[in-house]
Amino acid sequence: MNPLQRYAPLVDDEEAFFEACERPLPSVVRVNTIKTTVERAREALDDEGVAYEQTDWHPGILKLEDSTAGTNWPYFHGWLHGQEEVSALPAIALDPQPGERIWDTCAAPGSKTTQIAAMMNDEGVLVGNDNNLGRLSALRHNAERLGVTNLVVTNQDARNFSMKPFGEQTPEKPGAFDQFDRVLVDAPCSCEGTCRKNPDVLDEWTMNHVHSVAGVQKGILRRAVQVTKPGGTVVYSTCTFAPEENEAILDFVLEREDCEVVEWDVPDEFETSPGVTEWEGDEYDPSVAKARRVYPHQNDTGGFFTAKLEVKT
Ligand SMILES: C[S@@+](CC[C@H](N)C(=O)[O-])C[C@H]1O[C@@H](n2cnc3c(N)ncnc32)[C@H](O)[C@@H]1O
Repeated sequence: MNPLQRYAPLVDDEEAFFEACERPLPSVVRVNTIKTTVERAREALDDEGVAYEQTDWHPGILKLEDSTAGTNWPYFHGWLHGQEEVSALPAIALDPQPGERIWDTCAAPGSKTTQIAAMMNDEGVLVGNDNNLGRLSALRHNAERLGVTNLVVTNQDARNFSMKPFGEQTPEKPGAFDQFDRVLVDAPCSCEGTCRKNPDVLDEWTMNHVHSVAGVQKGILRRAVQVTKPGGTVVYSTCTFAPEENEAILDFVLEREDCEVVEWDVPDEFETSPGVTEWEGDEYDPSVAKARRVYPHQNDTGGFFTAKLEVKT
């Protein structure tokens, strides 16, 4: 059975949902504002004869008419980065500021890390972590190509992330710190929402995998909350529709850590649905409705889930 059938009761238009999941994904690039401006990048694409359309919700995200994201000189110069449109949402929810200390728990290959660095104006400390050493080299390569200089790369299991490398703040070590201002958990998941790019995910899908990856997601999100300062922000995102990996993870962490789910400003032009509060006999904390779900037919993107949490103590 197609695992996406599970989600038919959650979507407003079943036919449009399944039809969109079958279509290939548009090719999209994000303008890297560390190296250029949106205007200059657009001019460069015009000069190269690359046809594109600006998305109506984000000036720096351009839809290309064919799939040549990596074959033009603005891309080679690091002015552009190929990034799925919907995957720009977590950094927008995180709202990183220049000068802050930010941890990207599951960073490789770095689409969101480099977007966060650009939003920080490449100022402050951005820790990009991943437990997969091979994928970290892709993160380093992307950071270098895009001109990111405020990135520290770590290779830890985020569930047990140690703050020891950053030290304890003393008058002699003013740059040391033991908490972050903001943390992104772009969690490993069953990736159902990427089926337009990689239809194999649906053939490989098993309920066992959903349950096992949910255990990892819970551990990473708990650690993220623990190392964020009071009043700080944690964003949790996945590219899956499964409530077991989305709202259920929030519900689990809300019961165990001092934090709450908060609203965030999704651009009006970008259609989203609220988080679900009931699924297959389970009920979740009502505040998980503040999370945003994205189904492929809503904006012609992949599927996605993004929630913003505020840490209390
Ligand atoms: C969805 S991908 C991240 C994509 C990345 N944020 C981006 O935008 O390019 C999830 C990542 O989590 C990493 N991962 C899986 N388990 C982890 C763990 N326990 N600790 C840290 N990273 C983990 C995987 O290696 C993978 O790179």
